[in-house]
Order: sequence, then structure tokens, then C-alpha cells
Amino acid sequence: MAPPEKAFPVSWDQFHRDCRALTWRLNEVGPFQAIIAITRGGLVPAAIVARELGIRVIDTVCIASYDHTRQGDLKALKGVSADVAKLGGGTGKGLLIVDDLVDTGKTGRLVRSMMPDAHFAAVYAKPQGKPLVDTFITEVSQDTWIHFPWDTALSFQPPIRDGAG
Ligand SMILES: O=P(O)(O)OC[C@H]1O[C@H](OP(=O)(O)OP(=O)(O)O)[C@H](O)[C@@H]1O
Ligand code: HPA
Ligand SMILES: [Mg+2]
Repeated sequence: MAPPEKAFPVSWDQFHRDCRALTWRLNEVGPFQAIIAITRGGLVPAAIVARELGIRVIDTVCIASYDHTRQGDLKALKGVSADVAKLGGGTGKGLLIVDDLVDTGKTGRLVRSMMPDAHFAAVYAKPQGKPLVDTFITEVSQDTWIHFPWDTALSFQPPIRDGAG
């Protein structure tokens, strides 16, 4: 697959605002018994959403697929704990799954298959992944790469006219 052409850099401030906007929507849908963060990217929005919704039971589903921008095979490294699975009645009902973004939707599809009745929220969504999420805040085009603040640092950028993404 061709590498994404456009860059969508997100600052910490913007990310925090987008997570709060996501929480305003989720607050209309809940209540939720627990949050499940899809690691690692989902840990950051999960902490913010949990704080805003007052949720203290937080678990992880650990999945890896990308080596920087290259997508490899999905690896499910860890599922939810028995306690949290029980809270969701085995199907995820009343549980909130949080990730930073959905791109092709592969990760989302796998997690949804584990907890079909859970509510799945992502901060950002690309068109291919959008049908997988119940709630998201901002859509970007499929050929855009989102640069998260925990993956980036301030650096010089060449002018757009000279070919900057
Ligand atoms: O919709 P998809 O095409 O499956 O892509 C979305 C997933 O890819 C990224 O995670 P990644 O596997 O890079 O791991 P990380 O969260 O540890 O960075 C991102 O955090 C999502 O979980
Ligand atoms: O656009 C993206 N940005 C960061 N990580 C990702 N993992 C899949 N797509 C993306
Ligand atoms: Mg991830």
C-alpha cells in the first residue's frame, strides 16, 4: 500500500480538546461500567475520557499491527481480564472501548469480535475504519497520516510550496 501523502499533526492541546469533545458525546450514550483501552495509542484518550466520565475500572486489549506507517499482521497480545469480561456479561454490553484512531478498521474489527455489544469510540477516523466505530470526533481522508504528540517533536518544516506534506 502507498504511504499516506498528507500529514495531520496533532498537538497535546488539540488532542486534549478532541478527547473532551469525544467525552461530551459519550456522556449522552453511557453510563459505562468500565473502559477498555486498545494499546498503546488508546491509553492516552482512555485516561482523559475516564477522568471526565468518572470511570475507575480500566482494562486493556493489547494489539500491535503497525511498524511506523507499515501495516503488518495483527497480533492480539492480551485480552480483557476475567473481571471486566464478567462486567460486560461476556458480550461487552455496558463497556466502552477507546482507541486513538481507526484507519483500515482491522484493529477495530478484531476488538469488536471480542466484545460485539461494547460501545467503540475513537478520537479520529478514516473512511475505511469509520463504519467500525460508534462515536468519533474528527474524520481525515484515507491518504492522511495522523501524527500524535507522543510520536513527534518540534522540528523545522520545509515550506509547502517546496513539497512539504
Ligand atoms: O484501523 P487500523 O488500520 O487497524 O489502524 C488503527 C490502529 O493502528 C494504531 O495502532 P498500532 O497497531 O500502530 O499500535 P500502537 O497503538 O501501539 O501504536 C492505532 O493506535 C490503532 O489502534
Ligand atoms: O494515521 C495514523 N497515525 C498514527 N498511527 C496510525 N496507525 C494507523 N494509522 C495511523
Ligand atoms: Mg493502536
